[in-house]
Amino acid sequence: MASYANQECFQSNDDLPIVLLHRLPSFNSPLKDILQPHFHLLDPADSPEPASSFLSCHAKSVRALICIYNTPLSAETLNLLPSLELIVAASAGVDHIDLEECRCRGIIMTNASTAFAEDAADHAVALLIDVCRRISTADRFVRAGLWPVKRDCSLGFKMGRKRVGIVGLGRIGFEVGKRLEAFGCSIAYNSRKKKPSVPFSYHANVLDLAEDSDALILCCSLTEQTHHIINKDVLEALGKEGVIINVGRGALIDEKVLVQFLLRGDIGGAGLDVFENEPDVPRELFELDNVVLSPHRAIFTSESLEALHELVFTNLKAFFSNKPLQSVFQIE
Ligand SMILES: O=CC(=O)O
Repeated sequence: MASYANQECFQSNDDLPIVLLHRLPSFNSPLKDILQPHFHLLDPADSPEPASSFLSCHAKSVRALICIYNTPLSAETLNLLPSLELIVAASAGVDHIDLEECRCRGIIMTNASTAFAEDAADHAVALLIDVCRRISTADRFVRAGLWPVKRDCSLGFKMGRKRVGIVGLGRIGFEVGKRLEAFGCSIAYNSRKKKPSVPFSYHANVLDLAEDSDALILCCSLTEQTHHIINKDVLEALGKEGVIINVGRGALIDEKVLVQFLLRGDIGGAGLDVFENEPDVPRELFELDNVVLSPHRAIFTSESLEALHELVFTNLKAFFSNKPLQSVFQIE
């Protein structure tokens, strides 16, 4: 259990470092209660003023901002905050933040993949096992009372010893690789650069990786370069028995193309936690037993949220005490 005891000698709310919360009104987070004793939190979502006048009014005093989950943070909003030096992203992915603007302004960013990596990796592996062994299908079969009547439900296939290709070998991808090695899978990966001290084999492009894999697991960030990185050619290369798992972002896959491949049986199955137009999920997928769906929750466990809160707190404390930050996200 994290301790947030206030060891500082701040005397009143006026002495506390000012931190701006950037959230949609619908995203409430217990973080607010945790941080309140230690920081002077400004929350435009709670103010009756329009956000832009609220931000203009506090513009000069805001050096740090917490971006809650995937609340979009545009260059326009950043321009209202000329003193901003630090963005603490309470998420692993940062595709909702204008990184180019942050890079130009030299704004430092931290993200939450250290807090989320293990749980996101567990979820990716769980989706793979479920697609291969049809666990959700079997669950539906039992609940529908079909066992005494039909006896058999659809046959799955073995997951152990398969060739798994990981797209994006950051913290989450690496945890996925470690777990699947224990199942006897052979692991290869694609990422921007070959990683020097990693025991998995490297493929410089996703097409080659797909050709050499029985399953692809997407763990990379969504950027201009990775948008629709999984397209018709990659799915063809993965082949009729191939399985695709996505715990990254929906738009890594050309979703319309994937749906066509699944409907025609041109790919073996899919385990999807993320979608192009969340919360809308293509309805055609609902009928398919070789598809397992979850509502963008790979990262969420009570432990990972606790780790996130601790990480956000530690980063803000470090920033205002001029100490090294944890989990700095390198903007390239
Ligand atoms: O998808 C969740 C995250 O990026 O934290």
